[in-house]
Amino acid sequence: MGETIQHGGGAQEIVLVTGGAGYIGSHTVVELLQQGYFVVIVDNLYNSAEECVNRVRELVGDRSQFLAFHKADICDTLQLDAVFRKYKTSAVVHFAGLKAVGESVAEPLKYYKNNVAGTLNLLECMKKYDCKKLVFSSSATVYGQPKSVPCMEDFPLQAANPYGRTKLFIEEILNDLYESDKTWRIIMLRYFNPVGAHPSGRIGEDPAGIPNNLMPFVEQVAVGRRKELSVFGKDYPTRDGTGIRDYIHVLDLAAGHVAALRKLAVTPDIGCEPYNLGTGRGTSVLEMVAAFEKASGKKIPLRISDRRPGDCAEVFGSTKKAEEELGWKAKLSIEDMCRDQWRWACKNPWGYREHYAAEAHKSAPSAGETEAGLVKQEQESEPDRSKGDAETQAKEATKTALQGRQVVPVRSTDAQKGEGKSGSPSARMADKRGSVPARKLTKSATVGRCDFTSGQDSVVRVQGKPEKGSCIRKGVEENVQAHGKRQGDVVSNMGNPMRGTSTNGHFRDQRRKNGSTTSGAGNVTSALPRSLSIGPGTGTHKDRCPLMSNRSGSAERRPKVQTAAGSSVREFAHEVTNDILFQMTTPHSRVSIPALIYHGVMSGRAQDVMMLSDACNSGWIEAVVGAPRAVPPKVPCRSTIIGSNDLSLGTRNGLHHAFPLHKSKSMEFSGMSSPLNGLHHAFPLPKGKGFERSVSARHPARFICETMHVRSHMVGLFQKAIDKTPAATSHLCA
Ligand SMILES: O=c1ccn([C@@H]2O[C@H](COP(=O)(O)OP(=O)(O)O[C@H]3O[C@H](CO)[C@H](O)[C@H](O)[C@H]3O)[C@@H](O)[C@H]2O)c(=O)[nH]1
Repeated sequence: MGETIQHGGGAQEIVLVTGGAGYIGSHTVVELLQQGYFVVIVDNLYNSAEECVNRVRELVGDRSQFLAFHKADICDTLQLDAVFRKYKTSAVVHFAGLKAVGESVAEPLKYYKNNVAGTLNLLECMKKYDCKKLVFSSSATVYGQPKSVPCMEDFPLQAANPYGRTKLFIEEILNDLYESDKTWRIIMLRYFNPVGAHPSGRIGEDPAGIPNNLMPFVEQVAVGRRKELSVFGKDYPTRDGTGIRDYIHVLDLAAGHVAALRKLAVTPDIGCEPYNLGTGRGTSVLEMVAAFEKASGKKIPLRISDRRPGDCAEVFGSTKKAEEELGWKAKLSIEDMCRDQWRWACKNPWGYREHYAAEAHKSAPSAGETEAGLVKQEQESEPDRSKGDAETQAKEATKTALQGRQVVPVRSTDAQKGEGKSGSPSARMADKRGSVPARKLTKSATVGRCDFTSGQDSVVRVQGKPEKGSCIRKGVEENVQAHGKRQGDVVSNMGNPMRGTSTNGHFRDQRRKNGSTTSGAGNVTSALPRSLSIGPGTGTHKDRCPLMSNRSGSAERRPKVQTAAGSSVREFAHEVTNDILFQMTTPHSRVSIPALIYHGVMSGRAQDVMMLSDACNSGWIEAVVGAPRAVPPKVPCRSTIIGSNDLSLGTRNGLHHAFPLHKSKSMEFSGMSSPLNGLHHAFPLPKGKGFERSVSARHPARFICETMHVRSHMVGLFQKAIDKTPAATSHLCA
């Protein structure tokens, strides 16, 4: 049972790392590999990216042969069991879990299920396979509001929120487990505030949505993604009035895990022991900001806000126990943390999404010119916030970071406009993973480029003239301000129609992966033209494809017309919509989703383009109309709904309450009907008009909707928007 890895004449110790593609996990994996362990990562990529694993491989060079990655969920017993069956695991480092405090308050069950139930699954597997050494990723959050500092491991424990309670409960469970079976060896590491990144700048923290923690937020202000930092309280009884925390470099944390594993290996009777991993020093918010400004050469605009509920004035830990018993001590300084975090930020201002965008655009023939222009524009428009070498360095670093991709972060001035109201729709729009503010182009923009599995490339290029002072983001924001929550203006991200094979709840992971995997695309993209121009004056698209304006009738009744490319109209429509949808549903979709939103919202024709799906993940619904739940129910809606995945009108986004689908005859819908998304209330999709029976074994309705209906429809909508509002094309952003 299990595979023993041989290396250098001896068996290598196999360590399973849950959540190894995450922030602390990935740094720990690098350290473990460098220290000679064989590492098996188990990660469901819910809040991480496979690209991170790729970069870990790259960082460890030859040692990457001792790394295995399994996309698996610790909540899935079968998946977990399969991994344990495959590898003779001697110890587990358990990071996997959800960690957003606010989200845990809103969705406690999700946290208890993922963190607590997931851990129970893991422990049962470990027990079954007789793997009884565990390093658990706990948190200083278990000290709650400590009565004094530094926090000692034997302080009374308490938790202020469900996230904290999951950590606390797991610690209790582990204690009980050990009491029941003294052959377990367990170390619980209570981290203080992890900061920094790998010195290479290749891996670092990539928080989804609005960062909860101080330094990721500071970092995003520095790269122009956010306007300013809100300092939560300046009236604490501390040296400068701001909160004090124990910031620790993520590399030191990683080293702490290796020290813990070594301790477990040599201490059979260690029991179940907690250790603080901190520096033992407290640093205030303002001190951290100052250190980051120094490291980055960037001025961080501040706004003093109220205290954040639940925050303490001062928390830092005693490191004595870890020093004495683990032989571990944090070595890196606040300066090191800020320097490394800034390097990561410069190289990856949009986190791992950069990789996918760059992948998609790297070989585009026109990209170089556009990109150069945009980078130049970026630099010219950057306000002179600071002076001297640091600024030059920062600009250079940003420039380097921008090379190889066509889509660049919105200028800080634009970002500021959008961020004036932190909770505003536009701010949320920019905050959500995968939805990135777009920017104006100069002459033409390549809307997107696809490297399909077939190996073919296709480019959709939209041409237009520049219009000063415009950008999609601004346009959307203004429109929302001017018109409020107009039903017809709902335009949202598509889910992932190209996948065709995945199941509920995996949209984000899939989207993030889709820069390289386009499952389901191959069958209809084999005849893709190498380049396709859509735009006013080109005429080619409409000429070739007359069904674009024909929205009635089923796909079968549409005339078969040969396109210039020699394929049937239907095929051609599929090709084109594949192209468009692909761009809309992959990480570099920021190019075309804003374009469509722009067309819809700015041209006043949004009623014709209502794309609903995956809204809670994408944030576009919120971005345009505000929180879905705020949408008044049963608003008459003439729009076409184009959805393509199971969450299209999901219970999570509440949209199935908002739109009386079954009563609106003019609506067309595509997507799976499932209890999860509430669509089964609305209409039985497989029997609905215009839906064909499946040719896809796995997702019948979806397949049909996407290939026969939505895609051709999309082409029509896209073309119509362009035809009717030629001026709008000038704003298509790249
Ligand atoms: O935008 C921000 C974010 C944070 N802060 C301040 O910065 C300090 C650090 O805040 P973080 O949110 O980065 O970290 P916390 O110490 O509040 O909490 C973190 O560390 C804890 C352990 O100490 C727990 O693990 C918790 O889950 C984790 O988020 C606090 O004074 C906070 O008020 C701001 O002023 N503005």
